[in-house]
Amino acid sequence: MSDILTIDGLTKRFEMHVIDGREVAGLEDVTFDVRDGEFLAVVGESGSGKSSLLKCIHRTYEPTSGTVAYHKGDQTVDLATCDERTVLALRGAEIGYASQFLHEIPRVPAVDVVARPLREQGKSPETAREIARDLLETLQLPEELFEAYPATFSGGERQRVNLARAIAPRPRLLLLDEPTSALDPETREHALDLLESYLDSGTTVVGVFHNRDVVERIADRVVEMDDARVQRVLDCSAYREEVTA
Ligand SMILES: Nc1ncnc2c1ncn2[C@@H]1O[C@H](COP(=O)(O)OP(=O)(O)OP(=O)(O)O)[C@@H](O)[C@H]1O
Repeated sequence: MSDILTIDGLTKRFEMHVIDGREVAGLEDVTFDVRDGEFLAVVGESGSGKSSLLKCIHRTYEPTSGTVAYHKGDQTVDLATCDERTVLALRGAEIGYASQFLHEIPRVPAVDVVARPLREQGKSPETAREIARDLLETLQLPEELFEAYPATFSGGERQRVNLARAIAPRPRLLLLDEPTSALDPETREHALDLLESYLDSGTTVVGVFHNRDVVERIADRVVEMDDARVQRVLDCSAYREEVTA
């Protein structure tokens, strides 16, 4: 299997002006590969750097140093240093990201929040809305909420809209930060089934999860983080053995 990402020496430090310019380590010298088509789960204690890792790959955060080589065919782009225009083009077409919480767009109904990235891909309004409705239905959002504004939704309802929006354009690389944390067990199962079907069609997922059952169920490999560093990269079988031991 080839790699979609080669992450090497990735470091992110935050300068904290409110504490006399002291630096806080978000990531320190993080190195690992992501294989094409795999589901890679990122686990670790709170504050260990999981979200910072996803944000550096997505370039929401500009890394302090290191490389994030994104491979496609014989082309490679360093997401850590490439220009903004390249980042934006890749985000639109190939790299999706769902943060833990939906930052909803005011006065846009849920179905249009999900349809928007599909419209940006050039799909007609009807097709985009149809795909959006299908996804929201699969994620069991009550149909009467499809045309409502997510601002009034519960945490779990918003999370479904957020996940649907990220996966709708079928990105080649999907970055998910705790995408199922607010879902009840049944809805979570539907969300995981949906993610699995995306994996089958070739999407690579790097996802942060706290829930061990979810990791056991869906991950091919697990990156364990601690104190801004990668401690280990485990195959799912080794992870399962440790969890059940
Ligand atoms: N924008 C920021 N400014 C300053 N410090 C930050 C920022 N983002 C993250 N950090 C710091 O970087 C470290 C790693 O944070 P990060 O959010 O990546 O951890 P995490 O493993 O995702 O935690 P959690 O599981 O609680 O979401 C923490 O010490 C955090 O305070």
